[in-house]
Parts: sequence; structure tokens; C-alpha cells
Amino acid sequence: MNKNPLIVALDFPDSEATLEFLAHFSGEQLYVKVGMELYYKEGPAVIETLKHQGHHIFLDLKLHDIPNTVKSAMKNLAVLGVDLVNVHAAGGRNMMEAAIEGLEAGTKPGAKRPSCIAVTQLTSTSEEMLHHELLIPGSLEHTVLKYAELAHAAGLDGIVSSVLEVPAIYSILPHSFLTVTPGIREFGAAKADQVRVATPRFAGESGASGIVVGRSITRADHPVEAYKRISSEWEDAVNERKNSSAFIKH
Ligand SMILES: O=C(O)c1cc(=O)[nH]c(=O)n1[C@@H]1O[C@H](COP(=O)(O)O)[C@@H](O)[C@H]1O
Repeated sequence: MNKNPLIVALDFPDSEATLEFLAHFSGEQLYVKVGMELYYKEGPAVIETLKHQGHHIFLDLKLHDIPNTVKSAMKNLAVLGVDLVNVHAAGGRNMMEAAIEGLEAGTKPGAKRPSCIAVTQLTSTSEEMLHHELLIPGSLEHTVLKYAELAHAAGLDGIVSSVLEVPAIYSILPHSFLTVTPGIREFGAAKADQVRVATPRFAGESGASGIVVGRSITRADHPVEAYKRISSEWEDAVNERKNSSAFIKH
């Protein structure tokens, strides 16, 4: 993953709507995320189109199945030549190891294997939901930390969590381990279905490796302005943090 990207979630119904949105950026190469909505409609063709336009791609299909199935599916995803893919850490260590094996098997000779990250607990999950619906006791942070440790032990490149858990993750894992954080909202903006949210500035101050931003940009009246405003808030905070004496280089 390139340094501290702002990843734009292309949560659109089809290629047409996606390309219409990207046209606002007049050829600028972005880091984009293709999720289930778009991929299940358009399949590999949309990945080809986005690659052709020069965008970096996070293919967010959140695999969660038995190890053998995940391994075979990841082999097929690696063939697409995307930059980043993901699984649910709740699938367990064997499943995450199988994901890496599949990606290695599917990566073309000489090409870089896609990075693979594990969703710890969705940013739409609250601690109350964790206890009463998922029946996981203890604090939400503790669960995220345990899943992050498991993902690290399985050889994954990082995790997805909310910004709120990032400092705790880096108290136990190296800074080379990626923390990709959705649930980003500008100050005062509506949370919608997200629970564990943070501003772009707080994400940068907390040491997140990257942020994922969807509706705040894709549904904005002026998407390019929203993108620029959010990315400069994020990048300024990242740079201030790196320049501060408290930042330890790993
Ligand atoms: O894996 C993800 O990208 C993801 C994990 C998570 O815990 N929470 C989460 O919101 N996401 C994705 O990040 C994006 C957030 O969208 P907005 O809430 O519109 O900014 C969506 O595409 C989600 O699918």
C-alpha cells in the first residue's frame, strides 16, 4: 500500500454511475475501493476498467468461509491484479493463512501479491451489539486487539478497524502492520449506519495507515471539493504526527 492513502469507497450500483463519478476527477489517479455492491453487478470487468484508468484498487469482498474455499477464491482474486483484498478475521487463523496461500498461488510471476487485511470488528458494531448479538464478552477494543494479533500471526499485512482502536493496536504490533480505517466523518456530520466514527484529523493523529471514505465524498454536492477537503485534513494530521518528536520511526 502506498503511503497513507485516502481510499474512496465506490459504493455505486453499476459501472456507469462509477465512471460518471470518476469523471469529476478529470483523470486524477485515486486509490479506490470496489465493494460487494459494484463487484457483484459488474464482476472483473470493472476492475479492468479501473486499472486501465490507473487507479489503485482495494477489492473489498470480506471473505469468510472454510479455509479451502477462501484459498481458491483468493487465487482467483489475485489474478485480477488488485492492490489490496480482505477477509473477516472471525474466520480464524487457518482461514487467514489459506487466504495468503491462495493469493500467492494466483499472483502472476514477477508481480506483487495483493496485500491482505482482516476486518476485526465492523465499524457499525457497538460494544452492546458485541455482547448481546454476537455473544462476545469483554470490551470491543480487546476483541479488536485479539483479532489483530491473530491476523498478524497468520501473516496478513494488516487489519481493518475503527480509528479508535489504532493506538492500542500499535502498542502491541509493529507500525509496518497496516491499519485501514473506515467510519470516517467530518466534524458534526451524520453517522448514518456507522457507530465507531472519527474525523480525518483524528485518524491522522491516531496513526492510522489509511482511511476509507464513501458517502461523504460520493454523495457530496461537489465530490472533488469534498475529496480535497477531507484529504488535506487527513494528510496535514499525518504529516504533523510524523514531524512531531513523539513519532517513532519503525
Ligand atoms: O472493509 C471495509 O471497507 C469496511 C469495514 C468496516 O468495518 N466498516 C466499513 O464501513 N467498511 C466499508 O467502508 C465504507 C464506508 O463508507 P461510508 O460510511 O459511506 O464512508 C463502506 O464501503 C464499507 O463497506
